[in-house]
Amino acid sequence: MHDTARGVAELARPTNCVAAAVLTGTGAFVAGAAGAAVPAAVAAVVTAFAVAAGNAINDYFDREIDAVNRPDRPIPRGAVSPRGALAVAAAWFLVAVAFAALLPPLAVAIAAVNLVALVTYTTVFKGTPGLGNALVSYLVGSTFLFGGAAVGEPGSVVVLALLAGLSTFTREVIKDVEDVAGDREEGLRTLPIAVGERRALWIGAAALVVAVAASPVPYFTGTFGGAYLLLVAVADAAMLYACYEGFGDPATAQRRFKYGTFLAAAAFVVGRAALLI
Ligand SMILES: CC(C)=CCC/C(C)=C/CC/C(C)=C/CC/C(C)=C/COC[C@H](O)COP(=O)(O)O
Ligand SMILES: CC(C)=CCC/C(C)=C/CC/C(C)=C/CC/C(C)=C/COP(=O)(O)OP(=O)(O)O
Ligand SMILES: [Mg+2]
Repeated sequence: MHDTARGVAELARPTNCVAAAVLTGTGAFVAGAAGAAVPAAVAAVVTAFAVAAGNAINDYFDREIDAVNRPDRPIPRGAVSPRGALAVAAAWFLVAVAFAALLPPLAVAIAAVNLVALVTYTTVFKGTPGLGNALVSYLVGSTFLFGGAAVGEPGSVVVLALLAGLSTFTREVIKDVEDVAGDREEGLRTLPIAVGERRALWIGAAALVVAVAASPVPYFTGTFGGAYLLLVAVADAAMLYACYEGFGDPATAQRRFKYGTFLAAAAFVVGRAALLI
């Protein structure tokens, strides 16, 4: 029983849920007006349960690949049955839908698109070179728009959505290079399998260079204070170095890249707070 409970928690990938919810909250915080705390909290809850459901359904459909790439995942190791994972995913989706219904129309629309994307990602998009990466990148970027839409001001966080989406694309490519063995065995045509690992990594690097070059924009548009530039410069350097590492050690690189994105998210919060103090 203990491993089942642990397995269900692992299916959600709680770090992703919290990180994505923080991004939604950041989007609301940056875009927010007075009294935005309640819709921001509701949107963060929607995001957390949507990501949990998306992760669980991804593991359900990935169970054969994960038996090769990640045998320690809950389903391949036997901690949660495939049907159990599907049931948990459905329950988490229902919670996300129930809370999303409390939000303004544009936020509901974003949630509806994202929930459909999460259900179809693994079976429809993941095996198409670059398309699955682009969809996950959109989903991550959309958390800022979702938070902004929850408080009625999505326009002010479009740049943040683009920065998050572009850098996520880079990390997704590095993760696909790491997973080439299992994905090839499963007949998946991911970007590295379709165009070669090095060319895929260069495509990912190009996306990151655009994101890094654009990362000072929120300062120049007056969205963030000066402290943002210092913090985002460190985050940019961390992501650029992790991208370089991806050419030699994608497994380490993709983990380090994730910490760089967390630092960037922190730069958004500090940058906005610095302006408001
Ligand atoms: C250049 C610049 C300033 C970029 C902004 C970077 C930024 C704030 C990126 C956001 C990335 C982030 C913290 C996403 C939340 C976590 C999440 C849901 C990521 C997507 O997960 C998909 C991934 O394939 C899951 O794999 P794993 O992490 O190994 O479980
Ligand atoms: C704002 C709302 C309503 C939702 C946001 C939803 C978000 C932010 C989703 C983030 C991306 C995500 C968690 C997608 C779910 C599918 C998933 C885990 C993709 C990555 O899986 P794989 O490509 O199989 O890689 P792994 O090896 O990590 O499983
Ligand atoms: Mg997977």
